[in-house]
Amino acid sequence: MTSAVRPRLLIVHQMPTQFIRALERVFDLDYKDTSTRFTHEQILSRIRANPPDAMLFPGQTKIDKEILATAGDKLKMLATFSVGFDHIDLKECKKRGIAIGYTPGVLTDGVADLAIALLLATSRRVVEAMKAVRNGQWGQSSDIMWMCGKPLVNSTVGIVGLGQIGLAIARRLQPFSIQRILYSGTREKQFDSENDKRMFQFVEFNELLRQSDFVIIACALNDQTRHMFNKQAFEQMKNDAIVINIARGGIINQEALYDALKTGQIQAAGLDVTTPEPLPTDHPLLSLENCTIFPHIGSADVNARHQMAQLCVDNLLNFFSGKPMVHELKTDSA
Ligand SMILES: O=C(O)C(=O)CO
Repeated sequence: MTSAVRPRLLIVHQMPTQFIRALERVFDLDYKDTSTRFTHEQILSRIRANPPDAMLFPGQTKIDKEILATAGDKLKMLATFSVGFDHIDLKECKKRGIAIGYTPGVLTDGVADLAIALLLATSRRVVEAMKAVRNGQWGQSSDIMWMCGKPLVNSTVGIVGLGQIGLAIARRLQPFSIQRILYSGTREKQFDSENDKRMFQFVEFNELLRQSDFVIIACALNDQTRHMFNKQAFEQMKNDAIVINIARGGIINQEALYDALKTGQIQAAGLDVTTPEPLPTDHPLLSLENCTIFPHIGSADVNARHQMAQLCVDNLLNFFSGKPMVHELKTDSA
């Protein structure tokens, strides 16, 4: 550090001690070791009380104009504990010259594993089956089709957004003997192996909807993808299609999803992400047996979270010692 004054770092979530120790060697920390989530108002008042030079926060913390204006010119850097960045007002950061560090790569496997867990839980009705055990329904039905789900074998899987995470999901699905993978997105990928060339097919979004048995949403949320899954989209899907969302809640219009699930327009949905998060416990989607909802636990595996924390620490330390961050988010396109 060139200056004797230690930069002030506001940390908005709880982290394992070793990461806090690494940060407090360099930063003057504003950190509360509590698992209680801070509200927007509480974050604002912490900023007012002690304007930070940098902030470290999870993907659930909205970094909007109000937060940035309250922090003012002192704020130089944001370290988000996430690969997604739709919670940050990028335009405002660009205007204010605030640098942003984020955590791509290290949570790919964790999110892809979770996508498979969610897909199987949804298609094989795992949550409903567990409920049946608990409430004494096990053994009550003589129907040989009781608790039957939809098989993956020979199915067509559509992946919306074949980035790192989408591809990791696709790789995990191949051993389930699926027939082919359709994908849509901004550009076609080049595959080297003959096997991949046969397996992967780049198609228009509407074509993907029409042909897929399982549709997995793995794209970023932006102006092009917001509410991409609306009434018209669900109407194009097969009636026994299953949609899985591990990306961002805003990509789905939830009213349209509710209608599609209620009326049998599609068979089922599995969501790791919703709008809002957390989803209120009286939300209509929670009343549907054919909607499996997880509390945004995509990256919640110990390795992923530790590596994300380490990346945040490294991004912060590098930035404040004048080195390039390990992963800096470019705000040029904002
Ligand atoms: O890091 C993120 O952006 C996530 O949503 C992980 O699930």
